[in-house]
Amino acid sequence: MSTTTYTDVKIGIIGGSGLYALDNLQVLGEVYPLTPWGHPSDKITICQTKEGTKVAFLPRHGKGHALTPSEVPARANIAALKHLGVRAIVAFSAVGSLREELVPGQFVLPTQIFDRTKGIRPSSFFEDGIVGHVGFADPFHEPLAELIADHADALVDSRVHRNRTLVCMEGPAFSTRAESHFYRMANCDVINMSVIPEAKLAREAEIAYQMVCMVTDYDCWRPHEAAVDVTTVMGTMEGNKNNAKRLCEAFFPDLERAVNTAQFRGKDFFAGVEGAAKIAVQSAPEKVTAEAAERIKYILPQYKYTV
Ligand SMILES: CSC[C@H]1O[C@H](OP(=O)(O)O)[C@H](O)[C@@H]1O
Ligand SMILES: Nc1ncnc2[nH]cnc12
Repeated sequence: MSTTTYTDVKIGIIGGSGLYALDNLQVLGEVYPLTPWGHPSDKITICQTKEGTKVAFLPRHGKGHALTPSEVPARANIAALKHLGVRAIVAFSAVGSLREELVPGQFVLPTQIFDRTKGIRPSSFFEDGIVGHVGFADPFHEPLAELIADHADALVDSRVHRNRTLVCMEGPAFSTRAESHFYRMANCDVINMSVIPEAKLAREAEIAYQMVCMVTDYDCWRPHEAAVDVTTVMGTMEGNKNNAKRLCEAFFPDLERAVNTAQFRGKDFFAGVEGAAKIAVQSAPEKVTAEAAERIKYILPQYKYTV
């Protein structure tokens, strides 16, 4: 494991089911930090693109897929990435399709989330001595989605869909047919078990976050068709995995430019993200405990929430 301390890795990639490494990049080292919320899912690999951009890669469920979606230490994952300097995260996820036209093998950049997790996942940095409520009406970062979509032609035999709703269920068992039909009625388009609380925590940590959903199956709403199982998901992920790596290689130069200049298409790339946690905290400074302030300093050292 590397003993180097990294503080300047500005791009984070979270890999989901079937995407456990970005083995097309040069590896500089590995880190496994102990954050105030524990260790991340696994070692974080610090990689370098051929243009010299540093990227932190973290497999959400750990290498070998040891953590269920409910067990993923999302707070430690996001905190560890932020502490490395990460300002933008592209998170990959295997998803089920709730729409005929979202075909397995294709990618979706959702704009909305419907949260159907059961409240058993720790989902905020602002608790236990500090109260904060970030805005989450638009849970993904639109300029980042646009930047990724610009490189859709890097995908082989596939395409990217935009402006869809992702429903996040608790799992680990897949949905019943009744639930799958219900999500379709509720205008949801794709389903996974991973985006919550990851997306909320990224917002609290003031990181631009976009999930790239890789369609693997049709869940279980189609009549007379076999319901989703892990073999189907992992089978489709074989092709999706290569497309995910090609997509990353294609967007890295633009993303590095956007992060370094804070500009994309003539606008502030971080609008709506940086400053989100500054205005979120409701606790009076004298009520914020020293322990809470110390914890938050790990991810947001620029703010002083206590006296
Ligand atoms: C293996 S199917 C269910 C599993 O797949 C997705 O994982 P990830 O988002 O990490 O790719 C889904 O959220 C479930 O965790
Ligand atoms: N059908 C499905 N439901 C929930 N999570 C998934 N991940 C991949 N396919 C899924």
